[in-house]
Amino acid sequence: MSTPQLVVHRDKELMAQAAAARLITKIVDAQASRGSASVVLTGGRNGNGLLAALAAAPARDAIDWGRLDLWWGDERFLPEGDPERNHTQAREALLDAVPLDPKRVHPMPASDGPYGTDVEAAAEAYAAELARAAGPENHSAAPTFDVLMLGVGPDTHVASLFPEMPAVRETERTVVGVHGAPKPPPTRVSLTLPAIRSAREVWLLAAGEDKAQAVAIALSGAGEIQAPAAGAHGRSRTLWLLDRTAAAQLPRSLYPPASP
Ligand SMILES: O=C1O[C@H](COP(=O)(O)O)[C@@H](O)[C@H](O)[C@H]1O
Repeated sequence: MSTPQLVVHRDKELMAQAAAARLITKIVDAQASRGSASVVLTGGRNGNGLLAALAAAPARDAIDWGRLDLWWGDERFLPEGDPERNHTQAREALLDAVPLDPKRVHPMPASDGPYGTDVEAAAEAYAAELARAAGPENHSAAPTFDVLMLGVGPDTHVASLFPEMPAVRETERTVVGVHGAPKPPPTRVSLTLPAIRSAREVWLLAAGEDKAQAVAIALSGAGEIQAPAAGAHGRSRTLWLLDRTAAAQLPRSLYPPASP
């Protein structure tokens, strides 16, 4: 398990731009060394802010978009094209503007898709898609994603793993259906903590005053059932990308030395 590293930026705009630059470099490096890259996207304000910053970055053309696999950490279980779906928001922020290979884009199923409103079947289907992509050499039910991004909710939720709910307690499956989420919509599909931990790097994004308490709790030794963000780790790196307001309640001992 990698120890969390923290980077604090002046504000959310700079955080989004710096994270986008960091992601471009990661993808380009992974494509250079392994031929392709795989990234797990997050929904929410900070995740979409990063995608919009990436769309505006001239260096985005350094990415070979046709050799990039995109997955999602969670999805709001709504009809295809619903403006609240994380997939729809990612398309608007970036995906529709770049030449991705559609076969390498892996949105989670919609509630009017092949599984209808059966969220458990939708979760099982996504788990099967992950397992196929993992291949036998991975010895895992999920691929070793290069970067997996997670927005941190004000209640410390990541993906659709909310405090104390059954999904955050899952230890076997890689994907689960979520019922009764405290944040609308109540029905969701989510990667589990074991799937999240199969990534090489996990990046947690939090900007804004409303995230300050969650960041402080998750980084101060809370358990993952009470604070799901505390259980999100990458195999080789766990990176918290924050802005000053989100870092404001961190104990001084955790605050990185060279921060503004
Ligand atoms: O509903 C969700 O919320 C979280 C956090 O969103 P934010 O707007 O508070 O940053 C997000 O990471 C997750 O993907 C999404 O489904």
